[in-house]
Amino acid sequence: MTENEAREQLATLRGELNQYNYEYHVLDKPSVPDAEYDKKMKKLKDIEAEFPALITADSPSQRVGGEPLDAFKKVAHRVPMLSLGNAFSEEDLRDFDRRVREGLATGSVTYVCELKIDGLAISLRYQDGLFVQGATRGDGTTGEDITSNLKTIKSIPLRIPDQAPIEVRGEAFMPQQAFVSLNKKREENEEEPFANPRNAAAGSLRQLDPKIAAKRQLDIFLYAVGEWESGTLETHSERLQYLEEIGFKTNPEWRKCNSIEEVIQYVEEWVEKRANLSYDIDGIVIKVDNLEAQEQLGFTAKSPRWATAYKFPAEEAIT
Ligand SMILES: NC(=O)c1cnc(N)c2cc(Br)sc12
Repeated sequence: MTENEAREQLATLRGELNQYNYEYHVLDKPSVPDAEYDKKMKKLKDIEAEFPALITADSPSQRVGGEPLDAFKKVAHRVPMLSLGNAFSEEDLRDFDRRVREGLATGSVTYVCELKIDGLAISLRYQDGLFVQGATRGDGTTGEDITSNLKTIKSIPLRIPDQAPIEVRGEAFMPQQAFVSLNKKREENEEEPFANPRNAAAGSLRQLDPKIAAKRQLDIFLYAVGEWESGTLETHSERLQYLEEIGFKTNPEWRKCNSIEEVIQYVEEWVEKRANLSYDIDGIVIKVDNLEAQEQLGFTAKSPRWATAYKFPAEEAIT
């Protein structure tokens, strides 16, 4: 095979394998059997072994990086990663709504409600369409560079169609089934089990060896945009739709609510339904949908005035 033939075949295989990966891990709708995926992945790795100079950053063979790191580099979040004020009751939600309407001097507000994923907040940066850096939230202004660990999460695209620099934010988490089998293995190896999926996800992403993170079946939901020069959308719900369009995994349960009554209905619905989810949630995030209104409301010292997190009562420990 000539170098040009190898270049062409690799480009085709990367496109096919990244598409199969998107269908399986983001859409949960695989279009080919695993054997087909494995056959093409082997072909890609064989050609890359013969022509290592043709390996690209978005090749699916590059998800599980090289050697373990000695330490994680620090990453400055140019747009701080926010923390949310909490609401614990219907009255708190009504107080939040009153404050928002007073702040906007308007009678009605459109909100977006989203499930609050019980995981680890992270930030992903893309330049020229390529995934170039992933970081933890840290203290909101400085996080840790965990790019090599995040690359192992197959629902994170290595390339997106948007060529402009964009930073997207979301929650990395461990599905309940993955948590149960991980703890079973840890007990068999006489290792300390993780207390809950959030700790297991955090512990996995804090591993210096990406080969360990790669085995932990982590997943992710993206739900916000940080730095974005070309952003021209007017609402948060349009941003969620855009993230989905460019290949990110977003949580499908979000809903626009045209009043606090509808927000309260959504919260009550998920108090019941949360038990049926395959991942842990610890509440509902409620945001003002219009981005200009968010700007107008601004922030307190700690968190946005245009969002709150309704926290579910802590679950009784099952003894
Ligand atoms: N959809 C969201 O905005 C969302 C979901 N899950 C979470 N754990 C968090 C945390 C913040 Br801060 S926002 C958010």
